[in-house]
Amino acid sequence: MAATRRLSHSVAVITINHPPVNALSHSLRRSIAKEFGDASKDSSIEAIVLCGANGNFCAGADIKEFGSSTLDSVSLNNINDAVERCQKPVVAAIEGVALGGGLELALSCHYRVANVQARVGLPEVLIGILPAAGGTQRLPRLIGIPAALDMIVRGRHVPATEALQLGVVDEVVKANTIDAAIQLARKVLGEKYNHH
Ligand SMILES: CC(C)(COP(=O)(O)OP(=O)(O)OC[C@H]1O[C@@H](n2cnc3c(N)ncnc32)[C@H](O)[C@@H]1OP(=O)(O)O)[C@@H](O)C(=O)NCCC(=O)NCCSC(=O)C[C@@H](O)CCCCCCCCCCCCC(=O)O
Repeated sequence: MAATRRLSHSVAVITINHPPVNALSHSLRRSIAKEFGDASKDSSIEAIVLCGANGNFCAGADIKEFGSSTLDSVSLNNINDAVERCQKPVVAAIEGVALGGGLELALSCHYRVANVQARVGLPEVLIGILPAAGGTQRLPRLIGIPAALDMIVRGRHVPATEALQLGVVDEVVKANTIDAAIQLARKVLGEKYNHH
């Protein structure tokens, strides 16, 4: 399990990979933190796309590690804060599911592109906990308190088209989600340069 990084022109594509659903285990979080930190510092990289392998963005915290001592070291909150604060545009490319901590990671990105088949949600309530990596702050800021509360208290999986209407994601595509995220990042970069 690891996060890997490739370059598409000046956009770094960081792929989260922990089969089958890219649950955020301790070693995956450590790997994401390293790849993201390196990409943030690399002056040849202008923007970053985060995506998932195995047909999914990420199903959230690794439930199988709950109760172990690894939960706090390399915290998802720290990763999400670093993503949000990044000076380069960061775009999440969401395929399959972005659930729980997976959606919280995507919410920390500056933009989200989803495949039309994707689903997003904060299902923590269904396992008796609350979203604990910024989702209860970032989701209401993005879509307003009533819609965010509805997602948080029901824990339902929201289809991509509804997520677009709600404002959880910025764009929905039928195919080539990662390419679309790269294009969005490059468009944002173009706008940035045109304003200077
Ligand atoms: C993802 C799914 C929609 C996929 O469904 P599908 O039907 O395709 O497949 P399966 O359900 O058969 O799953 C396949 C396979 O994957 C395993 N799996 C799925 N999700 C996870 C996961 N999150 N972690 C680990 N493993 C997972 C599943 O078990 C199967 O494995 P198997 O070996 O049987 O093949 C569907 O699976 C689904 O809906 N999954 C649940 C998604 C979910 O609930 N996500 C939220 C997780 S909680 C979370 O993300 C919290 C965040 O807010 C982050 C917070 C960070 C701080 C953490 C501190 C929390 C402390 C709480 C501790 C309390 C307990 C304690 O320690 O006392």
